[in-house]
Amino acid sequence: MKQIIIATNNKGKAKDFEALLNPLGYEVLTLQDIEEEIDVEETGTTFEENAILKAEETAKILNKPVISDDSGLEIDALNGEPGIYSARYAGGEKSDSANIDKVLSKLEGVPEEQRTARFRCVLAIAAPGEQTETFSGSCEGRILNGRRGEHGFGYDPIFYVPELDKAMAELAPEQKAKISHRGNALRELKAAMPSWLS
Ligand SMILES: O=c1[nH]c(=O)c2ncn([C@@H]3O[C@H](COP(=O)(O)OP(=O)(O)OP(=O)(O)O)[C@@H](O)[C@H]3O)c2[nH]1
Ligand SMILES: [Mg+2]
Repeated sequence: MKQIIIATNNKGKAKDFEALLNPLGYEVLTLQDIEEEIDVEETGTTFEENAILKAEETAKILNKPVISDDSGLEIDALNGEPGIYSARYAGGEKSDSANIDKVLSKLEGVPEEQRTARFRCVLAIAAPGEQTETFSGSCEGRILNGRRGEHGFGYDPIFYVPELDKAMAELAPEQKAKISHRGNALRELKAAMPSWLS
């Protein structure tokens, strides 16, 4: 099986990428599978900048081609928060549960029609000696009043997908792959760089 390195330490993202890439015949390796500890500082101000930072630094250290993912949730009623700060929205150690609690409490009393939101994902491909390329995808939805479902990670239990009438965390990985920001970004990548994912 061909291997592909995803420059992430997030196990939830790794599962999403497996659902997307295993059917194409790729085994997914992440930074968790590599001996060296790589944790690139995300000093950018946009998803693009952070994705490029993570991909280029990791490709340089490993001297291999990699794909990175910078992603997050934008909530309209919170002026686009948590955005690029999604992973650590509640501060301190990364905690999906504390992040969800913070969103729910900030949106208390906000009616359904004003709870619109989207996930965004930017993928960067970097390889030694090659120009880095980026691809983006999004997924529109609404923030629920409470948690639903057991799949996924991050904010998936409070993200409602109207066209499926389900929370993202109620979708099996293969279903999420079909409609997610990550899936949409990967399909862009595949269309533009077919030799990378054939
Ligand atoms: O419910 C969710 N479903 C998703 O599909 C999803 N994609 C992103 N997110 C949120 O956005 C942060 C990314 O931040 P991020 O790109 O910096 O990644 P990260 O720090 O978790 O790992 P790494 O890839 O940087 O190592 C994540 O932690 C999550 O909070 C998601 N939440
Ligand atoms: Mg990160």
